[in-house]
Amino acid sequence: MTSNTPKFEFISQAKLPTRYGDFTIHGFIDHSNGQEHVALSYGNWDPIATVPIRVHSECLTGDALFSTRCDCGFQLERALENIVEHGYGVLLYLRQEGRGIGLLNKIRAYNLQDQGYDTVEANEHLGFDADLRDYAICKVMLDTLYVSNVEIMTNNPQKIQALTDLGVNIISRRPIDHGITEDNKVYLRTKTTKLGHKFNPDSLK
Ligand SMILES: Nc1nc2c(ncn2[C@@H]2O[C@H](COP(=O)(O)OP(=O)(O)OP(=O)(O)O)[C@@H](O)[C@H]2O)c(=O)[nH]1
Ligand SMILES: [Zn+2]
Repeated sequence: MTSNTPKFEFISQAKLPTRYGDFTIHGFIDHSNGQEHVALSYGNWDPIATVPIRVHSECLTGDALFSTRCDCGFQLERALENIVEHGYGVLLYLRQEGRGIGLLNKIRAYNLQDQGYDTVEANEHLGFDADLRDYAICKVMLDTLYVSNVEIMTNNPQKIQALTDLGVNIISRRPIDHGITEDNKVYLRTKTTKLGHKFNPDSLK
């Protein structure tokens, strides 16, 4: 990376038909660490429109391997459905597995959770903060796609704060509390009490 190379760069885009609808996939690179991230866009919008977006952090186990230990796969599906139902929207898929600690450390953290630690304690026991994610590339992705105003699908106020600090204009929040299972209730309760996520407590009883 030379001093003139931008930290984040758009590389290419292509059609991506999916089970939910016909999206376009846009590939980006973070030159500071070589990480590759993607955005999926659906439909067309005016640059001043409020565009529904989901900022989704990679979860191999939930997104691709059908795990019910977390709610990620359910949220991913619901976000794509919501976007198609709305007629346009964007999914930013960030490759920050395990809230930024990586896949193998997430498996270590799951191992500790199998022994009784909660999701935050497990991270701390491994020497990590509870959440190491960085959302900086989101602003570049949204600018590249001519998205200036967003409705964000999330239950996580910290994500909203981080995006706001980056200059993303968040007009509204749409809750995305789908995918509560007997396997993930305790995890979701911990996210509510320790990480500030907004879940209806009745749904987690
Ligand atoms: N370290 C760690 N990461 C986890 C664990 N369970 C899920 N993850 C990761 O957490 C990330 C998703 O974060 P969540 O806290 O579920 O949700 P969020 O993206 O902050 O908030 P929402 O927008 O409301 O979904 C993904 O990268 C998952 O791989 C866990 O027990 N430990
Ligand atoms: Zn997950």
